Amino acid sequence: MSEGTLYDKVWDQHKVTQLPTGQDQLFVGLHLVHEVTSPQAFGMLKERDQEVAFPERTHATVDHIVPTGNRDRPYRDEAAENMMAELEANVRGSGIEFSDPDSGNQGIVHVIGPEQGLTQPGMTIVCGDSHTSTHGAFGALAFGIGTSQIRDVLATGCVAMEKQKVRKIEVTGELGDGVTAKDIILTIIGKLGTDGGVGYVYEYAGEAIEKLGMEGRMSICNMSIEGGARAGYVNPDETTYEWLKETDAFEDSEAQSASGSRTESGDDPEKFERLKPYWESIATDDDAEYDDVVTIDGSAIEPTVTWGTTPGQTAGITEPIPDPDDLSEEDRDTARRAQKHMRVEPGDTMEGYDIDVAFLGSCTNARLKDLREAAAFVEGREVADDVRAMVVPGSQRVRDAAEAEGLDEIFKTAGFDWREPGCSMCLGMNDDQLEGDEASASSSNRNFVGRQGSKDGRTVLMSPIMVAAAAVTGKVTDVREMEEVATV
Ligand SMILES: CC(C)[C@H](C(=O)O)[C@@H](O)C(=O)O
Ligand code: SF4
Repeated sequence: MSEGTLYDKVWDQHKVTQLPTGQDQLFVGLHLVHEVTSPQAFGMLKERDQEVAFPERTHATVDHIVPTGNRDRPYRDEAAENMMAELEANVRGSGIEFSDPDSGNQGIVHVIGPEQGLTQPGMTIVCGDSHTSTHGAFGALAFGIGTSQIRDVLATGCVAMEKQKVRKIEVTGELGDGVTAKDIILTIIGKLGTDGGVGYVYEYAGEAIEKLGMEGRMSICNMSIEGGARAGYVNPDETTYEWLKETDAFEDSEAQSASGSRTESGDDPEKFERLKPYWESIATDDDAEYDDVVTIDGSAIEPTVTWGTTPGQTAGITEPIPDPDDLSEEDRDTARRAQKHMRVEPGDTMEGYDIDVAFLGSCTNARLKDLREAAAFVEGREVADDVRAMVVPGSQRVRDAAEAEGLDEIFKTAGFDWREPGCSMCLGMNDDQLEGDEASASSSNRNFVGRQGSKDGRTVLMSPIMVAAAAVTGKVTDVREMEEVATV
């Protein structure tokens, strides 16, 4: 086995050959598919009379267009119904497993892969979606691909790619109260910029990262692409293995192992123990060399929010919004435009910024832990008058687990709308949209102009507990100033 970074090792192990273009051809371990980016690729396959090469390595879900309210078919929105019907037609009879809304497993593609144990360390994972970087939290090499690459993967199980450089981002120290993984990644992108990672994959390391659970690591890897890096990962460790043990892929392993038998379904009882040495072997070696190393003091990170219209325009909650004149020439104009759109002034802080909508959802922050933390804050409090607050769980499994704990009741009692899983107001491809110039406190990952469905809408990105605090006060709020902040 080759030495070096996880990236080098996983790349080398999946490399089939070098192509005449100079790119490498990589074998793909898992191909995730959703309704928005797959139809054209399936169409190209059909035109050539080709079949899906590895249906057992392919998994589909519906997330972007799916309504989060009434899901009776046909969907009220004709475009949504058509996309759903097309996905169904494409996967039906192909052998591709489909986590559809009747399966109990439907959800945002980057939530369902990990929770079903499809996402594993040392794998190559692709999806026609930029936030595929999320799966790197497990020590997988995971990246978003475009339509022609989706076609290639469907037809051959391989993808052509150029190798990237590796930047280690070391987050040292311990996080303060009320500071979460989301604040770490917003801080990283704020420091390195939205283009800072172009040409790199990010390896997140250091004490603050190691101490995070898998949910936090996923939130961080999820936003790698917002920092310009095609992929991001965390080396697998005991936290990773503990999570995996609980998933469908391995949950019976130990029990089966004890009885020493194979199940009727053909599951291998020793699968977990058999795979673990491989997972351990692909972690970055101590003496590995990086193309770049950046160190960030985790103990200095505050609850962090965006003040502008890119995920790189961020400030700690007590930090002043920058004066565009003080920024580099490159950033000046975008900052000016962003401040005009957001109606913020240099020198002010974001604390106290009025919001109309609180959105707790998306593949960045709609997992059980996110909902638990927000619910713990919301319990006994009420959503402010005039604030439209909604929780959109990341998947049906997250929804069910949250309901089993009574989190839905806590949210509903406080005045939140409790909805069905999907991308929802993260990008407003369904009915969940900002109206007019509404401002939202959002746990999602993009604050581009128009992102949440209205061209004048204003999005402030923040952590789930900060969304909960904003929902309650009707303003961007320093969660540390409120009593009883519980992180679970
Ligand atoms: C629809 C899809 C192509 C897109 C992406 O690639 O990220 C979406 O998920 C997003 O977050 O903007
Ligand atoms: S939740 Fe948002 S970021 Fe994630 S896949 Fe859906 S639209 Fe993209």
